[in-house]
Amino acid sequence: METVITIENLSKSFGATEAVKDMSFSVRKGEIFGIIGPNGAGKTTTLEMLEGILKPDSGNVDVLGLVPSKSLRALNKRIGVQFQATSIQKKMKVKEALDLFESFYTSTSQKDHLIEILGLHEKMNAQFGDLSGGWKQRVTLALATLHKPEIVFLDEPSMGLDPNARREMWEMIKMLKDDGCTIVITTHYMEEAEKLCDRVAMIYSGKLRALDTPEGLLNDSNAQYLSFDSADLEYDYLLTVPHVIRVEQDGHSFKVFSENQQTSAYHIFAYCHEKNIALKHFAFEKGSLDDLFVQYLEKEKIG
Ligand SMILES: Nc1ncnc2c1ncn2[C@@H]1O[C@H](COP(=O)(O)OP(=O)(O)OP(=O)(O)O)[C@@H](O)[C@H]1O
Repeated sequence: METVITIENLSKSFGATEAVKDMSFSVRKGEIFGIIGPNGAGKTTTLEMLEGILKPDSGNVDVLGLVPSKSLRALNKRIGVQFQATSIQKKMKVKEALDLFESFYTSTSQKDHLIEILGLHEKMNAQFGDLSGGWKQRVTLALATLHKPEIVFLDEPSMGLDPNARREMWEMIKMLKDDGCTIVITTHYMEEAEKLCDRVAMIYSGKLRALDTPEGLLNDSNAQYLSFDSADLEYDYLLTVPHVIRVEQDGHSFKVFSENQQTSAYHIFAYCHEKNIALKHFAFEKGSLDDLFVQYLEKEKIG
């Protein structure tokens, strides 16, 4: 499969803060590639090195065969970067913003196509500052993709959007993919990564922790847990069960994360049998990317 981005051993520090440490991965043509992680994980720093805005301290970046920090002009003709809504003048009309950005590019613009697929007709005469968060994102998405870029970079595109607007944004990103665009997106919404991305790089403290399809990540036993209800089992006991890493309790409901669920389940059953404790709705659950993420963080704390 054709690769459009490759980074190797990439590192970037700001003073004493190591924002990105020895990061390596590649992005395939035509995929939606998610970079996920909590606040301060290094997502934006990674993205900005791919966009050529930041120069890495060490390591290699190849985007469409170019070194971004050295070939910014050539690269900017072929990539699209979504601006923050705050960088567009509030009084500017949507139509004016589209015309202005269109004038930056000499190549053919796909303005009419974007107006169509993003449904911008009805807002063409609205001032940018009067638009809702969802509409602002549609407009900035259009501005980033006017020149039909081969890759588009989206930094937290659904931040602050309500769940409905977020889902609409996903549909629009999928339309860009259907048009043949490769999309690199950062997010800290795990559900977004799960539903939207073809592959996901999970980062924390500047390091790549896992990289796979959402399905592949969820097959990782770290995301899986035992779930059951019990009125008599104690949280503190569950933490002592062999292989258990973390326990979540909500009233009488428990989620028990373990490195070896089979063995942990065996110990819990044996204990309950011995003490005559009732267990209800016992199940081996698959978990979510959120669960996987918290699990990695817990393991890190334990060392
Ligand atoms: N220009 C800068 N000067 C100093 N420190 C910085 C700078 N940019 C980022 N950092 C630090 O580098 C680390 C990674 O930041 P980065 O913005 O890449 O994380 P992020 O994953 O995008 O977080 P968020 O979701 O909060 O945007 C953080 O500790 C941040 O404070």
